Amino acid sequence: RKKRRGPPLPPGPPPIPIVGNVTGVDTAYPYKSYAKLGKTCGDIIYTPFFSQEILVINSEKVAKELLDRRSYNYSDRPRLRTVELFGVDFNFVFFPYGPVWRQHRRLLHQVVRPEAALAYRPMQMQKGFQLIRSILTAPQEYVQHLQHHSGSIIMSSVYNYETMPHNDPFVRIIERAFNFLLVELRPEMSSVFGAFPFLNIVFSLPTWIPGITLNKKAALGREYTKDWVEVPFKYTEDTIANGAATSSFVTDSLRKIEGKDESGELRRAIKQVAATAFAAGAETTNNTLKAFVLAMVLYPEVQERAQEVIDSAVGSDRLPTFEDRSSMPYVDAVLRETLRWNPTFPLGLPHSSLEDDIYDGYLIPKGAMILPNAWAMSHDESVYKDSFEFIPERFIDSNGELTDDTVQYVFGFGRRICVGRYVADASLWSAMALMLATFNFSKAKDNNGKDIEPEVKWTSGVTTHPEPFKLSITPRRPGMTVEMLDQLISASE
Ligand code: HEM
Repeated sequence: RKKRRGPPLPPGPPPIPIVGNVTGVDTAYPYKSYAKLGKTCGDIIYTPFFSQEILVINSEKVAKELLDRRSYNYSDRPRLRTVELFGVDFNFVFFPYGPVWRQHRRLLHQVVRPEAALAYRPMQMQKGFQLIRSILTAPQEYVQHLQHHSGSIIMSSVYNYETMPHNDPFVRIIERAFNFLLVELRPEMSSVFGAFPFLNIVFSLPTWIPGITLNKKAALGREYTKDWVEVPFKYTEDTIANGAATSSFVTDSLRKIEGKDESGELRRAIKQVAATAFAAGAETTNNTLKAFVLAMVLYPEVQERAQEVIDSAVGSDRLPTFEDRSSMPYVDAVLRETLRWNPTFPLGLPHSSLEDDIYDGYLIPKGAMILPNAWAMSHDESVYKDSFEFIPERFIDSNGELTDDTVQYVFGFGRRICVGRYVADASLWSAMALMLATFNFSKAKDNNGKDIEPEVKWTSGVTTHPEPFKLSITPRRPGMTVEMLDQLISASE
């Protein structure tokens, strides 16, 4: 602990004695340990790590108090050294608070704010139809189908590019960069920095990585991320040049700046924002849908109730559409419960304080990394009784209406709150409603016809999702063929 005059720092666990030996913190699921520590330390936990001071906020109330109400002081991000090292510094998720961040965020906000996001709905429905068609054709490949669904919504809205279901060349380029950044570099570091996933990228500590030279890795990383930013963008520019482009974030934004961008700065910003949207939007949506599928397998009574609600609102001649949404609050309750049950960013994304601040008699030091523990908020038993259980009913009030709790904290806080949350909401809702209308997700059976209990394991890291598990996906209508499904789809368009 740094010695300071003035108000005390918030309480926290004993300082870390040896790197890699973080006392009492579960390195795979640190957010659970912080939630537990919160029971003795309170809603704010202070824990320094080398020169980096870290604060974990365990309650929504405190997170709102600081990150929302005092957002002028808490909208910065910690400097993440490897972001630059690996060429990810195009991504405004990591930008410091300031005019360039504001410019990039605005560019995206214009096309994903609530009214503008409505324009994507027909496309989101089409992607949902494609998803259930693919699941019907090859149910055992549901993981790939979900991944394709989430990625293709972003590629379509951002680049006006239609991804191929398998081995799409652009998706391959982006995934290569992603896997490199998230997977390849993680394991070597996670044993050391597991307690704080974000420190993996704060401290690049080259000599810690055995058997590789960081410079080579960094050069490769930069090459991969350059392709990710450049290649899909060039595709859209070419389609504009050929007169073949229709509306998308890149097409519309480039048209707006025609003749007004002598320095090329705006073009570069558009290119970078496009790549950012994919990075931020595809994996998150996909993770949430994987959690939904797991919940449906583990909680058949929830699935049944949601299906009954859909059947009675929609009938049997067509599939649910956004027009049905308000008459099926239970489906929204399932969506909220999925977001709550295991938030895909369990520790949110880190904010950083610009100046010293005092809260509840404690000093919040300048430059501290602030982690809103969304998992702790979503497992606060005083708000969510039996929080480990999947109970959508908790979001339905006594009049059968949705409650006011929109679990917004899973999308973060303040000026940095997820800019894509309205797009995410519609992508999730349409996919969930269509899957519920069409399939039963249930436990796989062994050779004796007995249920196989799914092995439930949530991945560790900055984001979380359930690892693939065995399940059975069967059409709700016996003998459903692709032709029959296509008829239902046409009746719903
Ligand atoms: C289920 C889906 C999603 C979840 C749970 C989610 C969650 C989050 C969270 C927790 C943050 C950090 C907020 C903070 O710093 O307090 C964030 C930031 C962000 N999200 Fe999302 N997100 C989702 C989907 C999307 C989509 C679809 C897009 C794009 C279309 C998107 C774009 C972004 C961007 C650009 C940021 C950075 C904002 C900034 O730093 O100013 N997200 N998201």
